[in-house]
Amino acid sequence: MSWLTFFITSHGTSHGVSVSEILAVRELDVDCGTKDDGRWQKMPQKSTEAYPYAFTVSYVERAWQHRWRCSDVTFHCLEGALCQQWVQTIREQLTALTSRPKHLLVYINPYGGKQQGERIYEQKVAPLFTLASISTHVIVTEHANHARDHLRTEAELKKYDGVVCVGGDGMFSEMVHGLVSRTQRDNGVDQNSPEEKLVPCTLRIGIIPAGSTDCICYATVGINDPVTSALHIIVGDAQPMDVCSVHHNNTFLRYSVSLLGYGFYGDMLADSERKRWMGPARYDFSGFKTFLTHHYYEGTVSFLPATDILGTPRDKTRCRAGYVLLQRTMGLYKNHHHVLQKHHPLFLLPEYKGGWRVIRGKFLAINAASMSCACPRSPKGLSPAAHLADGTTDLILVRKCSRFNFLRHLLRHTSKYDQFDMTFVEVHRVRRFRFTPRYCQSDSELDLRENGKRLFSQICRDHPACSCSPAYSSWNCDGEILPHAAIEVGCVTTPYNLLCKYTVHSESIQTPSLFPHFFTL
Ligand SMILES: CCCCCCCCCCCCC/C=C/[C@@H](O)[C@H](COP(=O)(O)O)NC(=O)CCCCC
Ligand SMILES: Nc1ncnc2c1ncn2[C@@H]1O[C@H](COP(=O)(O)OP(=O)(O)O)[C@@H](O)[C@H]1O
Ligand SMILES: [Ca+2]
Repeated sequence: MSWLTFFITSHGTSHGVSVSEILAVRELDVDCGTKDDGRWQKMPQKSTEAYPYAFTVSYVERAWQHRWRCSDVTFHCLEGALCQQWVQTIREQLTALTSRPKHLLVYINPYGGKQQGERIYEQKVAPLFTLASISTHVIVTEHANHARDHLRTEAELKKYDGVVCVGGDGMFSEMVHGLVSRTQRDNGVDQNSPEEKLVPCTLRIGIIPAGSTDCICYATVGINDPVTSALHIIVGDAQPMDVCSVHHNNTFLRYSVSLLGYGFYGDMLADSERKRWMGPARYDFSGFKTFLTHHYYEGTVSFLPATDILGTPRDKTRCRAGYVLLQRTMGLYKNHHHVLQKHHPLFLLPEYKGGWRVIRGKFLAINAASMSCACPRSPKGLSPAAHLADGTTDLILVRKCSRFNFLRHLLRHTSKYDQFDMTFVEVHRVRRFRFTPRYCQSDSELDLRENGKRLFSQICRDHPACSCSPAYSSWNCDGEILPHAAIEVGCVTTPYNLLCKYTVHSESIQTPSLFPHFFTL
């Protein structure tokens, strides 16, 4: 029934409104206009006389570049009973849409991006939730990891149909960690074991973009626009996504859903954290500075290629918002058949025929993109053909090259040219990988890094290869710094169902998609 479409005549024109995209319906007092939203609309005299009864439907209208907007259309009737019947029927249809959230727990990071999270929520999102009769409990975080810890220990999750993150990738990552950790603890799963299968989490996470990069939102929804995201949440969209788990010496470190980057993106992030006062512009400053330092890192990358899939990172196809509305489109994955039938482990069991491959070298960057990582700076992203929920990550190795060539590679992320079509760049679609730096990281060095310090002089003295390049970078894990250089990452999938979006395996889960971007699309 959610696809039932109403064609009604309004002022002589015909409108088709899919029930699944109706946000609200309200009756109008035609004589006086509507008081519902505080604004009075004077109806044209002619139609008022001819049709004394009317109701207004608020619905989703597709705008430019993946944006969604809320529009109103008013329908006029001759009879009051008929008008009420329409309103009642539409309300019943809306109530029957079980994938729509009714109660949401919202966390706002007032500190992320341009520090506009609270304003964005109050002005752009809350009025839409109210219109759609969604009740909310809003928590403005007071410190880093507030949302993670609240979700992990205190939140009464049974009361909610979903949680909403107002912030950037770091805030989203906090919430994924809170929800996933709680689910594993409740089910007795040991996160430290890379081989342990994660138990799916039943709650979805919606993202309202209010951060600096908003890559998770952009890559899933197609745009970083708070109104679009709010509307996806309201209509109950869901998008599974891969979640990689990162371990070090059999100790769980973190989950990652977008970028795991060593070298360029790790160094850039570490430098930019010290310049948070600059807002999102810190990434431009630190990016430029990191580009000039041109550090490379020696080590060994081992990976297990995803041999059971047909797609490759060099495909010209894109997997992102607007293309996959899994939950609402019914026919699970109907619109995503290229992934489903060809790549999805539900339909094709993984087989690791090729075995592990090992590559040693000097790298300017080692990036693992579990999704395209598209963002406003790079609308096609780090790995444009990466899939959102196929249980793989695209491993991009950028070997030591000249500054000029590295700049060409970076600039290609912002143009139509292929960033992988360069002799010093290779890309592999993998299920698992490991990185081991050439020089062993001592515990004391790790402790210092964990406390945010970096002794360059000592690192350089201990590093026989050169006098200016440090031996280790750190990992950029969805915008959070991981000081451990040696890591083990996994992307193995297990079947999941419509409501439980994670899969996991030793190293990767498919996360909740959430509302709207929810894992948005
Ligand atoms: C000289 C022109 C260079 C252009 C390079 C463009 C390459 C862009 C690739 C972008 C990849 C973005 C991956 C996303 C990472 C985010 O998770 C992370 C944290 O986001 P947030 O919490 O919202 O701040 N952001 C970053 O690590 C910054 C990446 C900035 C890239 C310039
Ligand atoms: N109230 C708060 N005060 C300080 N830091 C916070 C607060 N709430 C969340 N954080 C942290 O802020 C960091 C950045 O958040 P995020 O929303 O990703 O913004 P940005 O995109 O600008 O990095 C995250 O690491 C998160 O843990
Ligand atoms: Ca993927």
